[in-house]
Amino acid sequence: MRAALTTHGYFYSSNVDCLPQTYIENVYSYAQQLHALPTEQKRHCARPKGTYSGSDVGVDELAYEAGSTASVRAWDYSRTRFPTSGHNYPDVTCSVTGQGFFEFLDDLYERQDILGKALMTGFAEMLDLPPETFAQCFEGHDMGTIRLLRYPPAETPEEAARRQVASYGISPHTDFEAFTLMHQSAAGLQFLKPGGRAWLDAPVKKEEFVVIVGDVLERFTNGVLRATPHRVLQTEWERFSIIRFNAMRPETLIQPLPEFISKSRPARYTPVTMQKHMDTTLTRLERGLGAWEKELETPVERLINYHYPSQYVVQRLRKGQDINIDGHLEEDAWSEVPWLDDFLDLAGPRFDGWKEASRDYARRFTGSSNPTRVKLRWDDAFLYVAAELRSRQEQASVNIHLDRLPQAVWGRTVVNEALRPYFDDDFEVFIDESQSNYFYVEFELNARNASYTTLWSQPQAGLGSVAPGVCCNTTWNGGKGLCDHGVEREGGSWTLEMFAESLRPGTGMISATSNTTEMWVLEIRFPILSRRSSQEAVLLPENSPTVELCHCSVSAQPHGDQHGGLLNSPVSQRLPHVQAEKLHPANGQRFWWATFANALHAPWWSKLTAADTKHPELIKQRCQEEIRGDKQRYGFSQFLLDANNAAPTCYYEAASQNLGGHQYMHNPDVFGYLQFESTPDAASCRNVFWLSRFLLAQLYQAEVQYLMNRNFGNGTYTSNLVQLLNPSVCDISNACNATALQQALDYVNVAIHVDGARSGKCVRYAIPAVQTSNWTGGALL
Ligand SMILES: O=C(O)CCC(=O)C(=O)O
Ligand SMILES: [Fe+2]
Repeated sequence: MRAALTTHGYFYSSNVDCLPQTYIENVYSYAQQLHALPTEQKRHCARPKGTYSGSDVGVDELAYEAGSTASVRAWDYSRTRFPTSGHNYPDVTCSVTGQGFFEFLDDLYERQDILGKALMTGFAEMLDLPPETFAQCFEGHDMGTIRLLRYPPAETPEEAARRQVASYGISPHTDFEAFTLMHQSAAGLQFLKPGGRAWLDAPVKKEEFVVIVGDVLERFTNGVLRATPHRVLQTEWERFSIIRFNAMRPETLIQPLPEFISKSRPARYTPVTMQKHMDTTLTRLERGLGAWEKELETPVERLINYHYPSQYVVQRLRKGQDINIDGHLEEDAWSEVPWLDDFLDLAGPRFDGWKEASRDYARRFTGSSNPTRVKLRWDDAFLYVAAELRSRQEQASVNIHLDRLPQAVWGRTVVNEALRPYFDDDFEVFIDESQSNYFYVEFELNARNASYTTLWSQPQAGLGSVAPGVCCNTTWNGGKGLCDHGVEREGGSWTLEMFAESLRPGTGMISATSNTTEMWVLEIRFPILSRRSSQEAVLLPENSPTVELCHCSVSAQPHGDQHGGLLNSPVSQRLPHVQAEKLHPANGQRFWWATFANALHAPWWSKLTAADTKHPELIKQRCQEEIRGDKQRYGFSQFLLDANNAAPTCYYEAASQNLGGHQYMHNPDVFGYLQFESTPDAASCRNVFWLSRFLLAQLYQAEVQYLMNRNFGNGTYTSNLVQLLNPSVCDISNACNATALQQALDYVNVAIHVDGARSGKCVRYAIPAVQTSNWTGGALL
């Protein structure tokens, strides 16, 4: 329970004898009877005096999140909270059991009590408290409530489309009581896991009950357990749920227990009775203030909770465990580890001129509507990656491994001739082991095992494309950016060892299988650090030609065939101080930056011909048609028409990273974290460097913007932070968020040293781990 609650915020209770499946079905059929009553009758039972609420009687569910609306309709039953009197309850007997309203719900209440009490004891034991701690305030007339909920279906296609983007079944909130038992007839319920940002779907389980923590347990444990934020989406389909809030008796004092108070962790909540806690929370709600006020969240916590990227704990394979790279994820090694599934639609926030550049917006086409899921394991030799991808219509036209790219390929926009797997729907992996923005590996695979790997010396676009200590002395690049376009032409000068000639073909390193037209599964094992001898021609020569960091004016020389593990980049393609060995998880390296993506394209994209590509305006038109069609079908389109691109792209990318300015994969600064662990179920720990990483990335963006803006720097950088915080300089379309930056600056000391004008000089951009120069000048804030 503890592991489930701290990692996921919920767990499922199964084998609950007192609430068997047939019984649950009875509850649903009685709920249906109640909800099917004529409006007139429901109006008679409406709140405040009755037990019914819903928009059909003009008593909407309270807005848990200020400003939101909810479509849920509820029959509520509580022995203490709203004792029903007179005739304000429905006089309906259950057609299966013959019981009336009170009789039926009392029976359900008693049965739920059995599970509830067991859990109260369980919670106490889990927290090393005397088993009776919670259960003793539960017996008798507690403040618990049963809710039989109905979420009406969408009546029209327009309504269905609208529901994809707007409003809720029930808006985000935490429950006020100790813990909640939930059962749902259909999907729609979602949770935020502790510290998480992505809403995760609660699977529908016929015989099991979801258990989540509420405010009261959070208060008792002084915040050690956190109430689980949850919400219900406004689904197209009709949905019923059976909810039971488990609470204490009204007079019970809810206060942090001494076991959870220490000098370093003083009591964070004032004592309050159960009754008072309910009253205050409800009053707040009635005033439209929203209940989901996270009292505990300090500004820095809020900042971290909102912007921290996805993170996955990669567990080492246990002794004797093996993974067969065959595209079937049947091994224990896979089933025993969780999925990484909080993906964001990178294209999304660019719609409508960034008006909705929020994570919620970026998530509207991920999650249950379009799941992308990844799992990872590691051992001394390999990083294992498994993924399940969905696409509307999976496309795979390319079927070769692409290395040693003929130089000419890069000059072309010809899609099908270029044979790049990423013109198909593909899975993409980006790993920056040195966590520096430089020399990161990219790997791509389509559903026909066509693959592509390359090592990028700089981010291909945007952020970090100026290396620390090395200045990019190009011209201004037509205002497009600084050295903004990297070195893809180098692809092939280095590839992963698994693609070395001597190891081919098919050495069980990758396998992609598609089992339906909509889903494909893949498995990859990446060598981490190759130890093969030089005779085998895969150990990388130490004297390979130096590659200039600035590729804007100097064209890079291909190195010839070089192959290696993720850490075997040639010495010339590493930061000077980075030692490959030290970055190996087996040698104690705990974090790497990484992101994974499911990249989807319009179905015709990979079939474009050379002739087509001579007419970007036609491609653009087709893409616009695609977007229009989607908008009619779904109310919005996930495809991005990137008008800035010479050949317009028509793609969608769900990626496991934070949002960045370019909404593109090539921004290591927004990559998520891989956390390597050797013990099973190790806790996920946030990386302490993240805040400075986040802040410096934003400052960098702001500096570039400042420099290029005629009304601001007009060719010069600034060491004045106030100038960088100007919203015209630090704006969302440029991955800069002035509010977040301002908040971060309250917690991190920053000095900016500027050499002066841009030409030949640089603004230095570094994170602590890779800072290579001394800072001088600038104001220390
Ligand atoms: O319907 C559901 O699954 C959730 C309902 C809920 O969160 C509530 O009533 O507090
Ligand atoms: Fe709830």
